[in-house]
Amino acid sequence: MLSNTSSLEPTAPLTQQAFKEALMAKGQFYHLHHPFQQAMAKGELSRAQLQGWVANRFYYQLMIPQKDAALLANCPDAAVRRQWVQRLLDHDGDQDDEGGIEAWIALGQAVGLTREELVAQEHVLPGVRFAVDAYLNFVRQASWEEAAISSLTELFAPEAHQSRLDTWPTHYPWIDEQGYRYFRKRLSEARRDVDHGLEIALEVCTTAARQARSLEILQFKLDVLWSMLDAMTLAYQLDRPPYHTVTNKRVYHRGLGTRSLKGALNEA
Ligand SMILES: O=C(O)c1cc(C(=O)O)c2c(n1)C(=O)C(=O)c1cc(C(=O)O)[nH]c1-2
Repeated sequence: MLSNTSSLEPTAPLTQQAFKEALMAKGQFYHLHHPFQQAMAKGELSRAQLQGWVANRFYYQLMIPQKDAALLANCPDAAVRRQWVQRLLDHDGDQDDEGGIEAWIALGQAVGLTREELVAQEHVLPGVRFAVDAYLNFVRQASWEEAAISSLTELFAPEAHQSRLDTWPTHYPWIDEQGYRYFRKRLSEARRDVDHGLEIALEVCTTAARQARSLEILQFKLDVLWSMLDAMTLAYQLDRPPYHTVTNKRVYHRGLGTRSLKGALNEA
């Protein structure tokens, strides 16, 4: 029954300040609070578990610039593109900067992985791949504004990077100092990115419906990050990697992206 007409009246939007606070409140679900990252910060991870995290997170690092390129492709506003393109360079590098992907490889080497095994993606668990791909596919299909909002988990990332810089040298003294380049680099980059991302969110989300949608998008992104760590927990903490009942070999696929398809076709 639609007798209660008040339910048909549009809800008033939150003020900009209240909306910003609602976005910030989502920080309670950030992956910093996942048991895997909590164990990491307490120094409870073994070398193999830490290597597993670095190797799996590398897939996220690889997809971030592809995700940003997809956003750029969907954005008709040159002024936004001019600012956003910096994110691509942050990860891919340019003449003056090695870039985040290269810095993450240095982190991998600092924890005892080789460049080759990182690049081959041989450790990337299917659950991690699916979660990261869901993010990339969302951005490909969403409007550029929605895509920008999905990057807002970065609001909470500097705390995660800082926590690693603060706790790892004490707990994991065997990690080479060169490994910390990535986290240091991201501290300032992430702060700049969220200023821009927030600016877009506040400008676009002027109705209650848009604000509600944004909070859903942010939750989706939090789910991506949390699910990645769930997959790592199963594999590295609970010793239940995929197919563990059948084999102790890594039989899972290495990604069915177009690049590997082209590679396979070229070989034929
Ligand atoms: O280590 C972390 O906890 C963490 C989290 C996130 C995030 O919240 O998505 C990013 C990063 N790091 C990061 O380094 C990074 O470059 C980055 C880009 C993005 C994005 O969604 O565009 N998130 C993140």
